[in-house]
Order: sequence, then structure tokens, then C-alpha cells
Amino acid sequence: MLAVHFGAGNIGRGFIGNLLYHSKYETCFVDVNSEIVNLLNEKNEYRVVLAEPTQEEVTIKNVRAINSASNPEQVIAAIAEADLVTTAIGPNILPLIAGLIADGLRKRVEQTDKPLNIIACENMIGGSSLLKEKIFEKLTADEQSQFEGRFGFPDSAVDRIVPNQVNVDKLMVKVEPFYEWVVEEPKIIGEKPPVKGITYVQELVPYIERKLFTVNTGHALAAYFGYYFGMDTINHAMENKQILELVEGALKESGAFLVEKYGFNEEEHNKYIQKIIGRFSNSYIVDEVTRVARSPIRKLGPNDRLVSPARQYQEIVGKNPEYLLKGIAAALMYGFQGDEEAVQVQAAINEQGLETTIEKLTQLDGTSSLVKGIIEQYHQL
Ligand SMILES: NC(=O)c1ccc[n+]([C@@H]2O[C@H](COP(=O)([O-])OP(=O)(O)OC[C@H]3O[C@@H](n4cnc5c(N)ncnc54)[C@H](O)[C@@H]3O)[C@@H](O)[C@H]2O)c1
Ligand SMILES: O=P(O)(O)OC[C@@H](O)[C@@H](O)[C@H](O)[C@H](O)CO
Repeated sequence: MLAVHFGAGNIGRGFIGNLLYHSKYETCFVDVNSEIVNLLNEKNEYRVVLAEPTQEEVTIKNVRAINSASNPEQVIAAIAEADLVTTAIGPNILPLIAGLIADGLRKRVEQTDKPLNIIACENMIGGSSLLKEKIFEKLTADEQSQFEGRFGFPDSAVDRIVPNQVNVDKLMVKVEPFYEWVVEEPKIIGEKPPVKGITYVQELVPYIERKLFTVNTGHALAAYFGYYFGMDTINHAMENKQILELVEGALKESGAFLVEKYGFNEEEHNKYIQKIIGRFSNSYIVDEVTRVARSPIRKLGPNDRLVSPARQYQEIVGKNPEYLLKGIAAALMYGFQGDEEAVQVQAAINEQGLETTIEKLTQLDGTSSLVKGIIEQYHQL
């Protein structure tokens, strides 16, 4: 079985590639990083090390790679033959690979009528659906109806902390032991990809909201307040009592509406929160706050980990959240010069003012109590 995976980065090698290998796939990574592509083709294997006391190590074999910038025709040929296509490249990049996947699917229908599933493994609600939309924009009406029944785009939620890292062995990747990959079954076309480690569910939204609005909400608060208080890594940030309290406060708020909305067991949800806080504090992982804080414009978006839980808390619990608004305020203050989006947010606040910037980024109404609350928290920082 052949899997074509876009993005040979942290999650691509450290998580998806790992599960694919253990499920007997040959994995063809697609990336634009020529160093990583060349190394994968030279070695055809790489190591994954667990960030825990045993430092257990596995070797992932049966891998190769294609540089999509220089060899797009090879990617097209690989998609035409693939049994599964996955991505872990970042939400902002999905639209950029849509044309190449569309060409691969066109070639495929000339060769075979075998169905194919394309699964985006990104931190966002509806990643595969967005990819489908972008691919379908490239197609004629006839192609759209032909592709509709043949290619599935099930949404998914992926969870495993894989920090940025520079190792002597450049292909090696250190990952936390925990992982979860949930895929929505009803949108699968043909047989379910037999990947050991995927949990298939009938409805994905509760899982992705629980993951994004717990793991990523808490992580974002740890990162933005970590940066604010001058911390370098997430586990150092979590050692700070004030930050721990802020993270716990935000997770109690997101937990309150998640439990109410989806009927999760409250006690189980509290255990889930505590487990996540333990994961953030893993001292075997060096996860820089600037990785977790990356792309604040995306993270301040209306459907992302800060604004969506704040809005849903207000709608479902019936009052303004406190900690989630503090988190949004801290994200608005994030001025790391090495992050293009952080620089843009600071420039927008200086040029257009705080309220207009909040309205534009969050799509919240400037007169709403949520925006007023964010401004109040911002001025308190
Ligand atoms: N790292 C984590 O802890 C983690 C966990 C869960 C989900 N995710 C999600 O996985 C996705 C990837 O994150 P990551 O941490 O692995 O990032 P990363 O930067 O380590 O990897 C992304 C890879 O995509 C490649 N890439 C960029 N543009 C490309 C293009 N046009 N075509 C092909 N490849 C391209 C990059 O060269 C890089 O190798 C993101 O959506 C992230 O939110 C990350
Ligand atoms: O990848 P991002 O930028 O959406 O979010 C940064 C981290 O919170 C994220 O990568 C987590 O490590 C991951 O989502 C854990 O499953």
C-alpha cells in the first residue's frame, strides 16, 4: 500500500509517518525542504524517539520523498497510484497544494476507478473539507461531479506534541508518547484506510472541538503568557504558578461549554484537562513558546482556539469568560519579531487601533461585551 503524505515536518515524520509504517504502508513524503527530501531518499528510514525516561526509539522504514517544488510531475504520478493521501503542512499552506492534488486526481481517473481518501491532519476545524473546497475550485463542473463519488475528504483531529528540534541526525524526531488520530467515518469513500492508531467516529465535531479547545487553547495560553513573562519553553512556563492558574482557568471555561454542549462526563473531562497539563509539563520535551505561539493571526481567527471557545462560552454558559479573554489579550500583545504574523498584528494595532484590529482578526462585533472584555484585559496587562 502506498501513502502520499504532504509535509515531512514534525507531525509528518513524528506521527503520521510512524503510524503508516506500522500499518504496512510505503510512505512517499512530499515536501519543499530539499535537505529533508534528499536525506529521506538517501537513507529510506529515520528514527522516532519517545520523550520519556526510557527514550525508547523506533526506526521508520520504507520511506522516500519527492520535492514538489522541483518535481511536481512525480507527485502527480504518486497520487495517481496512492492508496491514501494525508497532509500535515499547516492550515495556511493547504490552499497552495490544492492545484497539485487536483492534477494528481485528474491523472488518477485516467488510470483507475479506484477510490481514494485524502485526510488533512491539521490543527483546525474542517481541514479536509477546506482542502476539498480548494481542490474543487480548480475543477470543471464535469470533473467535480466525477470526483464527488470517487474521492473522500474525511475531516480529522490529530494530537501529539512534537516540538521544533535540531538534532545531529537531521531526520530523527523526538515526540511525546501520547497520540490520538480521530477520523470521521461517514465521509470515507471505499474501504476505511487500515491505519493502526486511527479511531474512526461517526461525528468528528465533538472530538475536534474537545481537542482544539482544550489542548490547543491551554497550549496557546501557556505560550502567550510564557512569552509575556519572558519564559523560553512551555514546560518552564508551566512551572510558573500564575501561568498554570491562567491555563487552568481557561480550560475550566472551555470545559464548561464543551461538557454542556456535547454531554461529556464532567469528571472525565477534568481528568482529560489534568492529563493535558501534565503533557505540557513534560521535561523531556523542549518546546519553545514561539513555536506554540506561532501564527497569532490564525490563532485569533473566529473559529480557532481562543475566540471560538470565548464566544461559545458566552452563548452556552451565558456570561463573559475571564481567562479566555485574558488569553486573547495576551495573544494580541505577542510581539515576537521572528513571527511575521506577530509583527503584522503589532503594526495593525499601532496603525488602526486596538478595537479595529480585534474586530478584523476575530470577526467579533466591536460593540459586543466580548470585545469590551478583551480591551479591558489588554489594558490590565
Ligand atoms: N507539531 C505538533 O505538535 C502538532 C501536533 C498536532 C498537529 N499539528 C499540525 O500539523 C501541521 C504541521 O505542523 P508541524 O508542527 O509538523 O510543522 P512543520 O513546520 O514541522 O512541518 C511542516 C512541513 O510542511 C512543509 N511544507 C511547507 N510548505 C509546503 C508545500 N507547499 N508543500 C509541501 N510541503 C510543504 C515544510 O517544509 C515542513 O517540512 C500543522 O497544521 C500543525 O498545526 C502539529
Ligand atoms: O500547530 P499550531 O500552530 O496550530 O499549534 C501549536 C501547538 O499548540 C500544537 O502544534 C500542539 O503541539 C499540537 O496540536 C498537539 O497535538
